[in-house]
Amino acid sequence: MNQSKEQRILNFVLQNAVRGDPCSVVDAIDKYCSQKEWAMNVGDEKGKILDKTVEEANPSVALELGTYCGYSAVRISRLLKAGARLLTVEFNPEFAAVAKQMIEFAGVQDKVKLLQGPSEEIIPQLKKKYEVDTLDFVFLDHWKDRYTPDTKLLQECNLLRKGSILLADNVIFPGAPDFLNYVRKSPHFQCTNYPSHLEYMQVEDAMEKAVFLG
Ligand SMILES: Cc1ncnc2c1ncn2[C@@H]1O[C@H](/C=C/CNC(=O)c2cc(-c3ccc(F)cc3)cc(O)c2O)[C@@H](O)[C@H]1O
Ligand SMILES: [Mg+2]
Repeated sequence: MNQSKEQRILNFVLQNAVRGDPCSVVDAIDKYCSQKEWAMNVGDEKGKILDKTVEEANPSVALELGTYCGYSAVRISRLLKAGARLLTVEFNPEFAAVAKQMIEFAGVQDKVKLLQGPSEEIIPQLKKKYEVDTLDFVFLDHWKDRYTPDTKLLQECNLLRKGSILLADNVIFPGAPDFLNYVRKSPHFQCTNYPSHLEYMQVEDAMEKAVFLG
């Protein structure tokens, strides 16, 4: 049975990155996906916006929706302070298996908890099952039509507090128009747009930061 693209990306990392060095894992994925096979990692240009937002949030508890191969889970967790943790949600078992190995090879498994299942099921479990009080940072990078329902669900589950920072990928391409509409119109969010480019391409894209106002 021939390999999937995600398994080829993982193999390239295992052969070209340094075990326990998250930056080398991020660089290896970017090298493979810009030179060999495109893949929907947030990439290095938008990754720098992600880095700055994570540093601004300096989260104790962070959530990621849409792990995929684990690129942004490794990228985020490398910036977390001692004792801080990232919960990342992925419902595709093949992608979750690749991401688990990616996270372990990068040496960030003590900071990252991969939760396998659909976000709409996992989010309501975060408080009781995963001992979350509130989330300091949320990275949205899963199916684009899930950004709005999941943002509303986070609010309903009282998982956001005054100052919680949401960052959404792809608000221009593939686009998340209903999400932009929702957060920009809501009195509960202060929004900032960060123009950028689609990973590994010259296509316009952007990220949207939405700070919860309580
Ligand atoms: C409700 C639920 N629960 C749990 N996991 C969930 C979930 N919904 C999705 N997932 C998971 O998350 C990832 C999906 C990511 C979706 N991302 C994109 O579609 C995407 C696409 C492009 C793109 C750009 C130009 C093109 F020509 C084609 C595609 C770029 C991107 O950056 C993207 O993020 C994937 O791993 C999926 O299993
Ligand atoms: Mg994306």
